[in-house]
Amino acid sequence: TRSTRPQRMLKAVQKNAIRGNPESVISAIDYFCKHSEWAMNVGDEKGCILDSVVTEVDPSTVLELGTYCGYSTVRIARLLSPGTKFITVEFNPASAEVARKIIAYAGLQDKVTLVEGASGDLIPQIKKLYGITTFDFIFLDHWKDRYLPDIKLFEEYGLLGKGSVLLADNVICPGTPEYLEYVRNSPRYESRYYPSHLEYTKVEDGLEKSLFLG
Ligand SMILES: O=C(NC/C=C/[C@H]1O[C@@H](n2ccc(=O)cc2)[C@H](O)[C@@H]1O)c1cc([N+](=O)[O-])cc(O)c1O
Ligand SMILES: [Mg+2]
Repeated sequence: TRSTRPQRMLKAVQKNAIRGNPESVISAIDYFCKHSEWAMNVGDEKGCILDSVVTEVDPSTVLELGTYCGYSTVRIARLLSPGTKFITVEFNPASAEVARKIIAYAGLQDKVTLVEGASGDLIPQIKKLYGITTFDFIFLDHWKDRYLPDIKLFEEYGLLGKGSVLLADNVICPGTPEYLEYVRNSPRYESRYYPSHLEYTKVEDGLEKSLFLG
């Protein structure tokens, strides 16, 4: 049967990247998406903004919702200090399998815990399962209608501390209007929009960074 896009992306990484070299894995995926097949990775332009926020926060605990093929997982993991706890959540088993292989190809498998399941099911259990009290940095890049319910779960289960930073992809395209309205109007967050473009295109998109004030 025909391969899937994630499988073809993995093949491109195995063919064009250097094992153990995260930068080459990132470049190989971006090249594949620009010259072979578009895919919904955060991409190089928004990826640089992601890098700068991760570097600025220098988190001890990280959560990513929406691993997909592991592109942003590799971008984040390559910047983390040793001992950082990094959990990434993927719902689709086939995507999770590709992501595990891409993360391992980059040599970052020891820095990342990939959990298969739905964010709504997992968030209430994170403290118990992974011994995490609060997350310093959260990257939201999963189903866009889950951003708002999930940030409310973070609040409900006490997973945010004063200074926690949430970074949300696609707040313009495909768009997350209810989430934006919430973080921009809630007195509990200080939000800032980083204008950019939809990965590998000229379409407007951007990232919203929200600081939890406690
Ligand atoms: O739809 C988009 N992203 C949805 C991502 C979904 C991913 O999150 C996982 N997940 C993990 C945990 C869950 O609880 C639910 C899903 C899903 O299994 C999938 O791997 C999207 C679309 C465009 N676009 O241009 O159309 C551009 C983007 O940058 C996007 O991120
Ligand atoms: Mg996205």
